[in-house]
Amino acid sequence: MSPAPALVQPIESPPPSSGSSALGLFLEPLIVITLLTAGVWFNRRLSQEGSRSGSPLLPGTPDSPTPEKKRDTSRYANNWISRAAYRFPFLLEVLYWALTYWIYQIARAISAVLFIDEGTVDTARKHGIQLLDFERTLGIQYEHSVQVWFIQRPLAMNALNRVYSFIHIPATIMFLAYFYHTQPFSRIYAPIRRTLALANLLAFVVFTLWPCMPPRLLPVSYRFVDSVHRNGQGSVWTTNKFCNQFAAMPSLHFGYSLIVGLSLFAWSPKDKHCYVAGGSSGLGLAVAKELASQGAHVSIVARDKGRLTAALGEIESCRASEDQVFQSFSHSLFTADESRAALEDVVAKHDGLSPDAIFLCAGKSVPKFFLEYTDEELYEGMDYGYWCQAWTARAATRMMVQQGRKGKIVFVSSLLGMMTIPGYASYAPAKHALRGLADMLRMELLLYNIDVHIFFPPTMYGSALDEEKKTRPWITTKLEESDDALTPEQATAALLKGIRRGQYHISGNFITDLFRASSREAAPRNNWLLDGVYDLIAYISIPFWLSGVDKQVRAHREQHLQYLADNGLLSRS
Ligand SMILES: NC(=O)C1=CN([C@@H]2O[C@H](COP(=O)(O)OP(=O)(O)OC[C@H]3O[C@@H](n4cnc5c(N)ncnc54)[C@H](OP(=O)(O)O)[C@@H]3O)[C@@H](O)[C@H]2O)C=CC1
Ligand SMILES: CCCCCCCCCCCCCCCC(=O)[C@@H](N)CO
Repeated sequence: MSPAPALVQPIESPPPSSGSSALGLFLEPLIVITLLTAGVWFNRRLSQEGSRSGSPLLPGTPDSPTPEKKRDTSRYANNWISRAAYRFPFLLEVLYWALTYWIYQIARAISAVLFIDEGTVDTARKHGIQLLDFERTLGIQYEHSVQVWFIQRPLAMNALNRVYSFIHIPATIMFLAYFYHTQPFSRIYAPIRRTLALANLLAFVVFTLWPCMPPRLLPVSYRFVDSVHRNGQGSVWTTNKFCNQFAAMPSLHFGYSLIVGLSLFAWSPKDKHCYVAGGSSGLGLAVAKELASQGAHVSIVARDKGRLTAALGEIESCRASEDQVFQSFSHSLFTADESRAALEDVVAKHDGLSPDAIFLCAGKSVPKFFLEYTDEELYEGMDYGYWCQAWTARAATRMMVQQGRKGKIVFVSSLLGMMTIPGYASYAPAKHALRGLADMLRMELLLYNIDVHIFFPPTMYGSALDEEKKTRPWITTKLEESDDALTPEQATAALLKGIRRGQYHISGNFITDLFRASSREAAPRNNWLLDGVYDLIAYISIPFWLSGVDKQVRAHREQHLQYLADNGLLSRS
């Protein structure tokens, strides 16, 4: 391409300075060290916490309530490193961050000193120009006009440049210290810091293999102005000779901001009031415990009082702070009146305010053949699979709308809400209906800012499954073998991850992903690329699976008719 003539005259400004001021040179590392020290102090272990956990040294992370097999660490009791690490656990995080960030910076510096010669500069320039051309082809080459806009508004530009240079590292440290303090370690904090570390690694690989010149260093004919460095707003991190200028793409300024921003805005149950309907067993109980360990106030409702009491004890053992309120109420959720009464009990201690999130886990299936069910049993399928969740969803929506409060409603359908196999005549239609309701509500409740999610778990281990096995037809068991079962805890992890990511249809494993992506109807995708891949795999593989299933069902005819005869179900014919 041929560079256009310069539109903007260089503005009169102080001569380009070579970098940051002498004050900055001293102030910036000081700020970083101060923040790190503050983070370590802020996250120190208070003495009574130590005695509560009972372990001599280096106990598990704060959110692992079950004291697992721990090694005896008492012989390190007088080792000063152990003592410091115990008193100030955030020191380990400082080390982790120093390792990822500074190893990255050092690797970058080494590459700057050792490998950057004329050849690299040429390559980097070539790549930079290629990228600009590519943007132009796509019609998204706005960088220059954005820069012109800012050059005409020096105040805004200087402010943003300072943010760019000074906020990146201090803000990341503050974010890490804050999240370490407030979020469960292994499920939220650790994955985030791992993501940051991986972003560093990825950036390193990309700029080593494909060095790219940032626009500001391109030849003048490209009209970009190096606005960061010309006015002395660079920071010590960006203006020394060890700074590899060709490591600008991919940008960690962007990557870190994105990761930090997404983490801050992701839904977190901490301090929220979560109502788990069906929270006394299986999935509901696992969800309730996980929410409790993440700092939520948890209310559970189910029918059986004995199981409720036992469940409340288990939830109690996951407590993360003393202010959390845990409560349980016995109600059956089959009717509108009962569901409303349950909700009123649940909110009583919370000033009558609607819960922040409602997890609808109540449900049950009794697998049998269509001909085998009594009329009542077929009717009940809808009560257990549909109404049990639908009535609570309506009571909650009414309350939220009347109070003008936002909230989340999470339905629990099943893999059998997206596909089905013989044996689920009472259950699969209800779980499909639930999906119809949720799909509709996702749209309608946009009117009130209420988020709707629906979970489609595969088979889950637990007492419910053991109970189903008692009536489950042989052919159903046979066909269900190709489904990998999850523990309720694994299913909970998948569900909460989906919610954090803002997914609407949430699935639990590969097979549920295939059916989710291929039966999406008008529901939003979770990931435009991956869902397409799942859809394609499903398009090819499901027909093969299906023809195998149909064959198995036909082959079962003889045995089945015998079964019907043996059970007196063929008496009329
Ligand atoms: N297990 C599996 O393989 C799968 C299950 N699912 C679905 O996941 C959800 C949870 O299943 P799972 O954890 O295995 O089941 P569980 O039987 O272990 O738990 C069900 C919970 O719902 C409660 N409940 C049931 N009926 C009512 C009612 N009428 N009123 C109030 N509470 C009720 C139960 O307590 P109580 O009986 O005391 O009332 C219990 O707390 C269900 O909706 C199920 O259909 C989806 C896919 C697979
Ligand atoms: C390439 C495609 C391969 C497809 C394999 C699919 C196998 C599906 C079997 C159905 C499993 C049903 C799980 C839900 C169980 C359930 O909801 C009840 N147990 C709850 O009460």
